[in-house]
Amino acid sequence: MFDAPVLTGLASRSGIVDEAEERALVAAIDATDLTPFRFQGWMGRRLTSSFGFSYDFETQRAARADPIPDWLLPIRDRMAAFAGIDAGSLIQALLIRYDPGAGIGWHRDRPIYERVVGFSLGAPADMRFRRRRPKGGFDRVSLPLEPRGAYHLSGEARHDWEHSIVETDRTRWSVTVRSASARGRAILV
Ligand SMILES: O=C(O)CCC(=O)C(=O)O
Ligand SMILES: [Fe+2]
Repeated sequence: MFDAPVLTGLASRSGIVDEAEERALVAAIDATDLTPFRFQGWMGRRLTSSFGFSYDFETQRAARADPIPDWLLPIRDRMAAFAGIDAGSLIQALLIRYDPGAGIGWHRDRPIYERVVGFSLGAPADMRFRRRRPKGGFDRVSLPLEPRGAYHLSGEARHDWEHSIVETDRTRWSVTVRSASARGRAILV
C-alpha cells in the first residue's frame, strides 16, 4: 500500500486502478489526439495530449486546452484522494505514450504548476531524481514506477530535485495531473 518515501515530498501508491481499468484507460489515451512532443525543432519520441492547459515549449507559453474529458475525471479523483488534495485544484492533465526507446530527460515541471500527481500504465519504468550538491556532483534517488500505481511530487521532491524517466523497451503510458502555483494562478485564470 504505502511505500516508504525515498525522499521528502515524494509519495507513491500501488493499485490505483485494476487491470480491466488499465486496459480501458490505455485505449482511451490512444484514442486522444496524441502528438509528438516538440522542443526547439527537435521532435521527441514521446506522444502527448494536454487538457485544461497546455504548455508550448517552443513559445514557452501556457494556453488553454480542451477541458479534462469526463472519462478522466474518476481517475483524477483517485489521484487527488491519494495525494490528499482537492480534485478541482488539479486543473491540468497531460497524457503521454512512451513507445519503446522513448523516455523523458532531466527537468523540473513548469513553475506555473504546483503539485504533480502521476500515474503509470503498461511497462514498468524507473523514475530518477537528482539534486546538485553544493560542492559538486549530485545526490541521486530512483523510484520504480509500477503499472497501475501513482506518485505524488510536492515540496523538495517537486521543487529542489530534477526528475527523468529511463527509456523502456515496451510501451508505457502515463497520466499526470497538476495544480496551479500562485504564479500559475495569476496567468492561468
Ligand atoms: O511520465 C511520467 O510519469 C512523468 C512525465 C513528466 O515528468 C512530465 O511530463 O513532466
Ligand atoms: Fe515532470
